[in-house]
Amino acid sequence: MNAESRTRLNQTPEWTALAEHRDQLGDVELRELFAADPGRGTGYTLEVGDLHVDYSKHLVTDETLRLLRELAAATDVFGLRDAMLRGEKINTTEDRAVLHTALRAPRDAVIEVDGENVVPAVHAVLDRMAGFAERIRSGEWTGHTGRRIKNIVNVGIGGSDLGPAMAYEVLRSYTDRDLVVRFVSNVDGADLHEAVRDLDAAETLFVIASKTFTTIETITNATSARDWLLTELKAGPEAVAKHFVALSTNAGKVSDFGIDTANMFEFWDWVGGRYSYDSAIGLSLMIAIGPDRFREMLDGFRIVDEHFRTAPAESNVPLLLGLLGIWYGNFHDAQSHAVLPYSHYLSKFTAYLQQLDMESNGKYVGRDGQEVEWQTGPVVWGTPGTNGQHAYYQLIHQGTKLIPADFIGFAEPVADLGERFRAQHDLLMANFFAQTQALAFGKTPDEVRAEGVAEDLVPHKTFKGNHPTTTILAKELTPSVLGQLIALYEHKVFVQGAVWNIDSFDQWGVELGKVLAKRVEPALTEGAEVPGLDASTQALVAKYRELRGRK
Ligand SMILES: O=P(O)(O)OC[C@H]1O[C@H](O)[C@H](O)[C@@H](O)[C@@H]1O
Repeated sequence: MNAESRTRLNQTPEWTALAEHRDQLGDVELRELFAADPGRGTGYTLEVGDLHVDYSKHLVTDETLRLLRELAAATDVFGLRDAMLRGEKINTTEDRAVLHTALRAPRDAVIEVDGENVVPAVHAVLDRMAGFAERIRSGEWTGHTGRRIKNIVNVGIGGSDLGPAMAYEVLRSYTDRDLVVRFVSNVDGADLHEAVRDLDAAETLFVIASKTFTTIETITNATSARDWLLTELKAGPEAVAKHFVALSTNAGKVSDFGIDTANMFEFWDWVGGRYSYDSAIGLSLMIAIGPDRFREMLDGFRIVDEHFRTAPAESNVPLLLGLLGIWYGNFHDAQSHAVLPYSHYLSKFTAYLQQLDMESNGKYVGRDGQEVEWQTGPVVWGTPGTNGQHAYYQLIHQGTKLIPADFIGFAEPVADLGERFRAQHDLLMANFFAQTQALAFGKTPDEVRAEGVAEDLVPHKTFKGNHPTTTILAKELTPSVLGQLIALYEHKVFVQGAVWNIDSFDQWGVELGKVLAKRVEPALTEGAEVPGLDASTQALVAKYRELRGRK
């Protein structure tokens, strides 16, 4: 079934069967499901790589899962997966292949785009990155004045920032602690200012990360960074070569900017920005953790890629997670999905997933060009769980919204924590297990009464439970495990986009704001007339100019 000829999703028998099944299940309770099946706690689990995935606390039965898999079969999820992995141009609105999986393919793999094997180029760039990273790490690469590089400032936004910034935090304990690594993304000059204010320009390398090399925020920050560097060093443009490298698909623009293309690390248009941190976009990360750790991370990605490619539907974890999201979003009206890691190192993990998921699947037009009549991507949100417990978990436990959540935790604290701090890990994980238990099973009014609670307080202290969660548990947060987690979410997002029949790899929805910002800017600076500016924005612009003392 291709995108054009496909029956509207919500008119397929598989969709209707799921809707009927949802009605039959009614408000089935997790307590009942566990009582009916004593093996559920161990039976509803899957393993992929180092990840143990427990989906027992979901509002599903074997029949639900069967019907969801039927929907996946009817929408040919695996057919689209195979087309993606073969290098077909499944990003139809941009006429591009979607091959982030080639970024972690083994050297001897053959993956062709337009008849050309892309794998040798992938490894050539990885090798160049490794050589460069080693030269920085060893001190062999020096700045314009001959000093060793001690500071790395990555300048990029969106996919050219969130991935490396997230992974740098996740793998902090694997980083060279003598290097200062910072990430600048916001066009607000404060971001760059705070990043460089205590740095010595002579020891600073700017990594300018931009797939297109036209993104206004990044080019503006890169230009300011260059000005700062040359002023600080009291040097001319010849100093740029030792202090600026570029990560991009666009050699022409890189050289227009004044960066020698010898200092450019390349990637390709078949890598989406939000799928790119395991490409050249990961250079800052590679400098921080070293090439060997970076390759371990790629190995982790590959484990899950292989699993997604080969595991049957019944045990295919990305498929399962994608389908569970569809179950809640399309058949229970859930609007959001929380990702709650129980690891300080995963503090930027959900922010990264926001782009991965929401920019991929936040779409109301299907691949057939028609408006969809079903819910697509959820609002993805969350922060490390323990902090959330003292902030917004109240709403998850006792609010009026259904919020399916992923809980991610690790059996071991990271190795270099030291005995004193490691001792806190069991308490962290006790919270991790307690929360999914409380969310699933709650506390009945009778249980509250049995504690001697006054009758008028019983409703307030009751927990209805039935809040679905997935638990993802791994032994340790290693580079490989990070790769596995990211690939898992990448493919989950893919599965959902395939079922919803949307192009998960374009992002037209970000364009309008960019165009309008360009048009509005002269109104702010020069008071220029903007033709067709609406009355509200016009008044706001006038207010802005007044507050800035501009006539
Ligand atoms: O890497 P760049 O070309 O600078 O793009 C940076 C980001 O900007 C765009 O607005 C897109 O929405 C993102 O997908 C992209 O990651």
